[in-house]
Amino acid sequence: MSLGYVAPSGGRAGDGDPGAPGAPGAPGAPGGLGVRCEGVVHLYRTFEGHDVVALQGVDLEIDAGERVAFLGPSGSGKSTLLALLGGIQRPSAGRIFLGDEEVSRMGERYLARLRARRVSTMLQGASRNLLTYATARQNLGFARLALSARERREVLPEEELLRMVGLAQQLDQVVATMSGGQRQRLALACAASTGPQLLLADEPTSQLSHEDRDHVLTLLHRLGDDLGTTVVVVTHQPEVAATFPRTVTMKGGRVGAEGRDGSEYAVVGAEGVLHLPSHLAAEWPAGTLVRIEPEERRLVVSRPEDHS
Ligand SMILES: Nc1ncnc2c1ncn2[C@@H]1O[C@H](COP(=O)(O)OP(=O)(O)OP(=O)(O)O)[C@@H](O)[C@H]1O
Repeated sequence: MSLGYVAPSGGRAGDGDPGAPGAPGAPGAPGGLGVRCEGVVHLYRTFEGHDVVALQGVDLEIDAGERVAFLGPSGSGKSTLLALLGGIQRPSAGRIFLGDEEVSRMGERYLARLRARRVSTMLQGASRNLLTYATARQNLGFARLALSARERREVLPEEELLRMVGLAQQLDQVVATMSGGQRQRLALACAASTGPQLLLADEPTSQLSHEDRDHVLTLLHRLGDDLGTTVVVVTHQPEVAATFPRTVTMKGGRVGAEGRDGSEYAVVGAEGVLHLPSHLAAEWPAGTLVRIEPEERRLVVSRPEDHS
């Protein structure tokens, strides 16, 4: 069965409504929503008044309909980048585009409607995404509150969504009585329930059994197959990342490496900065002198002693 979201043919134009034709993620726009980051920097101010640099110049483009897994060590900025792409936080500097529109130029109301209808974000920690005193059915209803009556008829029924994530028996169960894994799958079902054009999920499979993890991956990839949804996940699990055609590895608040169809590539960053792949970074610590020479279509990196 398809995830089903049939784009309505009508709609209001030019009224600042993110549901209007031509607006980012408008119903009727084919496929998913692309995103672009240009020199994105993000700082957090701690209670003590210190600034923590979470992102320090991220340049990244994700095409409409792409499926991407963000990898990287703890603290490298994955969750921050995901929250910025979802319009939950705004960058301290740099520009983020959803489709052709820059997030910083969107008004609060516009952005809120976009997030409620076309850009879904599942945050890390399932309960942050749910009303814990309500049932699964009520949470799904709440997630779809901003859809029009017609749109609601066109998205997948609650029962079917829950069946896809292995929660068919939990339809009328109160979230507070669910296990962590059940909450996590419900949080993803809620995020997917509007048939979004961009779905961002932070660690959607972290606490799950292999069987439940597969349910979640099936749902994520079905969204891409059936609706052309752009899907971005944060994960620490290589076997989850391996199901995505593209991986982006964050290092120290920047894009350090990318994987395409199983091959790993270093990424040349702003001002020509290049991160070493992790297995070499351990062998060639910071401060190591290297020579970089172009050789036909390759760059050869060597240590001075390699020449002696
Ligand atoms: N609310 C906050 N206040 C202060 N610093 C923060 C806050 N959130 C994140 N940070 C800091 O920003 C940096 C990036 O954090 P972020 O959570 O984005 O990384 P991450 O790669 O997602 O880590 P993890 O894999 O552990 O979730 C870290 O140094 C983190 O300590």
